[in-house]
Amino acid sequence: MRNGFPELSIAVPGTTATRPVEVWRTSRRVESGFHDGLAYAYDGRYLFCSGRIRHTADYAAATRDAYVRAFELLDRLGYPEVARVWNIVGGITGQVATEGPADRYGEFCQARAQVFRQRGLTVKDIPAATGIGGHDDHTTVYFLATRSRGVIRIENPLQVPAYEYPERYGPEAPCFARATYVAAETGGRSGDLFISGTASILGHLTVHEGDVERQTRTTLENIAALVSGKNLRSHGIDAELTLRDLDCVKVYVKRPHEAEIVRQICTASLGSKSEVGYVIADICRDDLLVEIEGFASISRPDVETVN
Ligand SMILES: C=C(O[C@@H]1C=C(C(=O)O)C=C[C@H]1O)C(=O)O
Repeated sequence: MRNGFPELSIAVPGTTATRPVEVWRTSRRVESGFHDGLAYAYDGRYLFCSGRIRHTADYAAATRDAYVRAFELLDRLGYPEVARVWNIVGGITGQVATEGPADRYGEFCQARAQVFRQRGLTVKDIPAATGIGGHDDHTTVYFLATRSRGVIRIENPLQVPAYEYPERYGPEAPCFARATYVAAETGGRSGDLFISGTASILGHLTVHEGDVERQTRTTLENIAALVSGKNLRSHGIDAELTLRDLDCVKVYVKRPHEAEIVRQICTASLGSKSEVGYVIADICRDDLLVEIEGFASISRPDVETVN
């Protein structure tokens, strides 16, 4: 906590010498504190919360425990809807020496799914998320929950919902939505769109193995389809976005020497005013070389005026 704001360092280095920093700002009054090992801050609309899970012998139990504590905090402070979660899992694709899932990510997915199930969350309640590799030996989780009752989960027409991935990717499918929309409190037609970490996956298959350029293009096409008017409208959101409308974009590149080509492709597709950060991280599947997430603020007049 620094000056009343939770601060968290994450083992995901930048692609340049400058250390990337992610800041969630609000113009409202912020209250903050600690709860059972979690640091939090809230502003009446969103609650930010973060915690760390050590990679102890019983990692699954430690993960479940962290998620359970987080849900207790949401209940206590009255922010029932988890809109967006980031899970930075140290050594994400590393093998683990336990029974059950073969890798750390598989173990993580299983523990997360168990807590979601216990809490009675269905696929209509799960958050947008990122599950990415960290260069250290713990899992860092941070998330945004909201009081808004107008949260809509969005899926991608080009991808199988992650929660329906076949078992070959792990005994328990990853529980996240491809995006979430949080309607503004004013009851108007404006809101925030949180886009999950997206990769070069079509259906449930990784495509363009070994080819970072094509993986980057497919990832961007996936996001373009996700935020298209056709897809948003099919989820009850009357808006139409393109890649140029994205902001707070984070690009995770697996191999440092490929960061420049990924940057060139992204720069050509994203808006010139969009904030874009590039970091080095392992992706949840060994054959994925890049992953992209983002945010969009949707603001639309409540009533169209015709002059
Ligand atoms: C890249 C994918 O999944 C990644 C893993 C996630 C998770 O487990 O929370 C969420 C989004 C991505 O960071 C994918 O399945 O498409």
